[in-house]
Amino acid sequence: MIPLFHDFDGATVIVVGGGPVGARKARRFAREADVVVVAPTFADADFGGAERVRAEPAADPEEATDWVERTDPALVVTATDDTDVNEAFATAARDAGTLVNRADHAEDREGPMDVVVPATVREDPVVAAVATGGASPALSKYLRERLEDELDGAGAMAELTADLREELKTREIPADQRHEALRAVVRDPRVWKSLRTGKPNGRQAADDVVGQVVGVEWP
Ligand SMILES: C[C@@]1(CC(=O)O)c2cc3[nH]c(cc4nc(cc5[nH]c(cc(n2)[C@H]1CCC(=O)O)[C@@](C)(CC(=O)O)[C@@H]5CCC(=O)O)C(CC(=O)O)=C4CCC(=O)O)c(CCC(=O)O)c3CC(=O)O
Ligand SMILES: NC(=O)C1=CN([C@@H]2O[C@H](COP(=O)(O)OP(=O)(O)OC[C@H]3O[C@@H](n4cnc5c(N)ncnc54)[C@H](O)[C@@H]3O)[C@@H](O)[C@H]2O)C=CC1
Repeated sequence: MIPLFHDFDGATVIVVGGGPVGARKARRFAREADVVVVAPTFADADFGGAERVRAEPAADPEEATDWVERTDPALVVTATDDTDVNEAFATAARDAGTLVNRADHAEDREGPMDVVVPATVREDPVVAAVATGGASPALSKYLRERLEDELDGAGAMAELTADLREELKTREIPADQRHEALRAVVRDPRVWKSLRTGKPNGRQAADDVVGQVVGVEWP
């Protein structure tokens, strides 16, 4: 499988099933999308502010198609405990050319519209995702926990180097020197240490590195 990043801003996501798994998926997508959770009963869980629709669709592709046509989602997540219902929604979504996430199913994906939700570490704007091709979700979760420490400060590093990148372009520093300077900053232990401890001198440490590479007074 090849990871891609989707922007769900302004899109609708349907989650079928209101158990703990449906709630986890709803929380996940509600940070960007308008999420609709369809189920006859809802677990006492956080659904991330998603809209809950109390209904019990039958295991019938036509009924599932009605739901998909009415809500026009970018993604359908199947998370009921009834395989036939999940199957009906997966079929309806595929027929509509919509992405499907089978939460109840780890094998036999049916082409590129069948997507897996990875374990995710977010240090905005940095995002890291781990998956195991469905083999071991518990391992994805464990590796995600380990990556959380590793990525500490990465969001601030992304912002700092985005600013430097713009400034290096504005100052018309030649592209090879600009690239070298940015590579040096993202590898510099002093810059990382400042960003991780929240000290304000991260920018100063980065400026020292850039100055050494570009050989002019910086900034
Ligand atoms: C295929 C996939 C489809 C999808 O949902 O996209 C899928 C399917 C299934 N998961 C099952 C079980 C568990 N899932 C978790 C946890 C997570 N599962 C997630 C993703 C995925 N799960 C996709 C593959 C990802 C990959 O490739 O690794 C994560 C990463 C993302 C998320 O869901 O948000 C999230 C961790 C988030 C985090 O914390 O970072 C735990 C751990 C726990 O609960 O502590 C367990 C119990 C332990 C175990 O089984 O490993 C079962 C069996 C159900 C049963 O036995 O009844 C199925 C169905 C089957 O296997 O048939
Ligand atoms: N992807 C993942 O990370 C995981 C996936 N699973 C799978 O996900 C499924 C759901 O897990 P849980 O939330 O723990 O199950 P659960 O049994 O707690 O919840 C099932 C939900 O589906 C709803 N439901 C039942 N029939 C329905 C219908 N016709 N239409 C709409 N909703 C309906 C129920 O009302 C309930 O809200 C499990 O069957 C399992 O296969 C389980 C654990 C982790």
